[in-house]
Amino acid sequence: MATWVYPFLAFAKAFGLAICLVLLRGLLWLVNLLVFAPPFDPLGKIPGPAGSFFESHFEGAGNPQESPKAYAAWRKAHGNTFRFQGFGKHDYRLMTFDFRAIAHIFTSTTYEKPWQTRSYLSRMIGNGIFSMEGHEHKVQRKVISPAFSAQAVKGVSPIFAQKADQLCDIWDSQVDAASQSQNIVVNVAHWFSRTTFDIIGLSGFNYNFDSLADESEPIHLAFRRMFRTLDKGIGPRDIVELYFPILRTIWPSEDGKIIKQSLKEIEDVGQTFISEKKANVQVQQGSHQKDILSLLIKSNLSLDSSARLSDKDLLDQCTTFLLAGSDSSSVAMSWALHLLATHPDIQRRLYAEIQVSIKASKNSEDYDSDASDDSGFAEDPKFKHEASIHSGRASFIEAIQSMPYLDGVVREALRLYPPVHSTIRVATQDDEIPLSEPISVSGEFTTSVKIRKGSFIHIPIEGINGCEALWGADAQEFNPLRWSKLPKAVTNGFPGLGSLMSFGYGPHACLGFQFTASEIKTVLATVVSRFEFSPADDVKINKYNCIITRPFVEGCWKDGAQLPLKIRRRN
Ligand code: HEM
Repeated sequence: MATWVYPFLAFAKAFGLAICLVLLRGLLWLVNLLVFAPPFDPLGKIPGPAGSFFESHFEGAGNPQESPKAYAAWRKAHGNTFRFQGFGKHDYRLMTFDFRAIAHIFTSTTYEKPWQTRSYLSRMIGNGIFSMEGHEHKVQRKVISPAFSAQAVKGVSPIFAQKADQLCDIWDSQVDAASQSQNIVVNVAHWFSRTTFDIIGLSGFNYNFDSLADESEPIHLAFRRMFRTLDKGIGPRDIVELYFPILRTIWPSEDGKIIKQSLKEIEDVGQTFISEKKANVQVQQGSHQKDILSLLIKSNLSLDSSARLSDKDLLDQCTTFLLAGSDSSSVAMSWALHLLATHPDIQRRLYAEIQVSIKASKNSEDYDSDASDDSGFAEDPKFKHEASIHSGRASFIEAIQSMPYLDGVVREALRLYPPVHSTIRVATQDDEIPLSEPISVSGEFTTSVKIRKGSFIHIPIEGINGCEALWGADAQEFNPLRWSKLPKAVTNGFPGLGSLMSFGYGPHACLGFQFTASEIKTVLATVVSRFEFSPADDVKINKYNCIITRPFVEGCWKDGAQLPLKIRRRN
């Protein structure tokens, strides 16, 4: 053999050996995962639904069309805390409806959002606070929180009403155009998506996208294109990409290209906002500005320079607010209107409450005619939308926040149709979770569950919101009056914001809670004051969950999220 061949042979041998070692390591990992580790998993000992070796219970745990039935069956058979199978018997996961356990999981530093969830989210909305854990999360939360205070929300609330009025004017003109009929059908999911996008544009960045008026508004279209890719659900390719993110660069999928391009368009506009706001805040000219980004920049500048967020961090927060903030609110409004349309008696009662409030506000206008809007937005030339609100309207907007029946309607809608169906945490070390109700482990009762590092825990947000043991036998019914006297089981240490699981709990609980509550109330009160809503003929609405639980028309899956409702102008 020629001598020059030897180095090649040696290289081929070394390469072959390296491949064998990698394969062997993979094989050992797999055998350990499937055979050796499961018997030592303490979750294997606690009761839960039966399943074959590779059977998965994800469908029952995460599909909102299936989960109410599955949760009821699992709780009946195993109690409030049980295990279920993720990808198979080797992947036991914990699900709990036990308040003590939930409070522990949400507040202990042992539990984090799994890196898989954070990586999946950050691909869509950047590395904002949603994807952060530990010290970085704490720092970001400290800087962001002042921008969501009650006072900050009050400052931006006139915008909610302006955009709701604009939406109603558009529907009004559509009713006028359809001269033959008093009823028209509108896809409220489509219109609320535009409304909340414009609201977050103005309240978040003092910028009017005006996607309500301009259906071709490029940033809203980029945002919709990106979220449309989500409707396809998480497929095998998404899972492979999570573990091998390099694939996204060397062999990007069509959806991957859409997401990347859309995010770039959104980030470009976000970067412009940051540069403008920073310049404003730094020269003190913009110190009166009340948009979230200006408050965030002010809060950031008030910190020691070593503790401040970088411009890239600020940009990631912009995409987070724009995408996460507007989408969840619009979905919540759509579900609330779906419930009102399917419960005409409740809609009538809500309308009556609104009428009383409007009358009272009109009376106040008589002696309050000089009152003006003090939101601070009118003074900025870039604020393109009409900002002034007449005094009667201003006092109505204020009254909206304290209407008890409206409050019950909104809470009840968020209870029955929480936009976030469930959330997952992973144990970063071995732990023992305390329970308020004992469970049987190997025939003995215990008041805690042992959990090993790496185990996943599912918090069934929708399940807890609709649990009969907490809310009573009518838990699945839409009953706004229940909020005037909550059952003891709910008032006793419920681990959620506003006695709901819908906004999470603990250090990761929703920062936009007050913002979105005020926004949903204002938009609902406005549209119900001007239109009557009823279900569209021959349409069945289904739920689909991928990050957010959206409405779909049965049989029209390909058309994306839709909620068609009949609207009729009120006299
Ligand atoms: C109906 C509307 C909304 C719902 C149902 C909702 C729900 C939630 C939930 C469940 C979480 C916690 C997730 C977890 O722990 O796994 C969360 C976090 C968060 N939400 Fe909301 N949200 C809504 C609206 C908003 C709005 C309008 C904003 C901002 C404009 C916002 C900003 C945030 C932020 C920044 C976090 C992350 C907090 C952290 O990790 O520290 N949300 N939201």
